[in-house]
Amino acid sequence: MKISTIDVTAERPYQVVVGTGALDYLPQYLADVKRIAVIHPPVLREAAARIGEGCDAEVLLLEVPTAERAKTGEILQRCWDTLADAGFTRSDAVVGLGGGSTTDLAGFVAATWLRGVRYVSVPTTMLGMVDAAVGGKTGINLQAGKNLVGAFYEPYTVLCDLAFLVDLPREELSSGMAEVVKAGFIADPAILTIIEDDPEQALDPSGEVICTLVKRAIAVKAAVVGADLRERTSVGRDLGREILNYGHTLGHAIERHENFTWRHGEAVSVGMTFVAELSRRLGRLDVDTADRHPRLLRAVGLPTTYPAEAWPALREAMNLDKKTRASALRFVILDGLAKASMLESPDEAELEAAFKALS
Ligand SMILES: NC(=O)c1ccc[n+]([C@@H]2O[C@H](COP(=O)([O-])OP(=O)(O)OC[C@H]3O[C@@H](n4cnc5c(N)ncnc54)[C@H](O)[C@@H]3O)[C@@H](O)[C@H]2O)c1
Ligand SMILES: O=C(O)C(=O)C[C@@H](O)[C@H](O)[C@H](O)COP(=O)(O)O
Ligand SMILES: [Zn+2]
Repeated sequence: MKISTIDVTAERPYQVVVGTGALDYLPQYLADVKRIAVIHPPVLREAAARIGEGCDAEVLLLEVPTAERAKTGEILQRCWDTLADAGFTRSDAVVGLGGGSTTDLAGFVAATWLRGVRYVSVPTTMLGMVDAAVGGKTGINLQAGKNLVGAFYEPYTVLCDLAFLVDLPREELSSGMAEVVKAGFIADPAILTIIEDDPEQALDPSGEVICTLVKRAIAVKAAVVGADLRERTSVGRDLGREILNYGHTLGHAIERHENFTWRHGEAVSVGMTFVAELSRRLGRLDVDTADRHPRLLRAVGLPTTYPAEAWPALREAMNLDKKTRASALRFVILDGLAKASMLESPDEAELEAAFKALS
């Protein structure tokens, strides 16, 4: 399969390499480093052991827990201690090998160790490839909420080897599809048509369609973060990076409410369905586009409903959303396909009614 590259031109330009075999390019990005710390989850132990092949460097394997259990202060501290024991210096590099949870943590380790060492991201999930590994948001969760501690720290390169998708459980492919669908609604509606044409094909990990979807979603993300790496507050119709938070205000609150046991894409799927319904109720979005959300998301195996009783807890959790300014909630909404805008301090009754429509 052909290897493609997508340029990300933010503060320090880098390339995202996409295709089966992309991992073979790793040695060229690490040719001059002395040691490599590979941060990975248990399921990728064998792949991690092969990371140093072709590199003239000592490899330190740093296994971290599965999924969100890696994104904690305790695990972060353990990573720092391991690098300290190994005497890691600025001529060494960190590789994050895994899904978004692992690369969020690994990127933050690289950002903070000696105030910044080289970081190479090797996403191994659909969600990691299309979203988490690109754009330089790194960090961990607190019990109080999602991604509350972190840094903007750009990778040296991102290698998306599609071979990793073949063994990925179907629910994880679906979860990643939530961010692909997000990219479709906010910026590239062709993505939506491609999925609707044949949702099963879209989820085939060795097919051509998934490759097209991965590249299109990365292109959306690269363009957004290239223009606004550090997520300034939106100005008028120019939402900058905040646009990528479509569906995340409620989505992150659900993740916290579920004690970080839900997959990120599943929570974002409910969050997008909610905000589409809110946009429709406010007369901002047409019924067809609003209804297209749950239809499409369900077609790729994602949830779009949530119990009504959870509203008070979710409403409170949303206060800590990073888009909140003073006590005003702010939601990325749609005025139409690929026409996002920022809704500030929406009417509480409308919010609750939109949420209750999901139950
Ligand atoms: N930094 C960003 O811009 C950004 C963007 C989107 C999401 N995120 C974050 O990403 C995280 C979600 O990432 P995710 O969906 O990749 O989840 P994840 O990292 O938890 O991985 C999902 C599961 O797949 C397993 N896994 C990983 N690669 C595998 C493979 N090739 N084969 C089999 N199993 C594999 C993992 O061990 C885990 O159990 C969330 O914490 C979310 O907040 C960050
Ligand atoms: O890259 C971004 O910016 C995003 O908002 C992408 C989201 O998909 C992602 O989940 C991100 O981690 C959310 O960031 P947060 O700043 O709301 O925690
Ligand atoms: Zn997300």
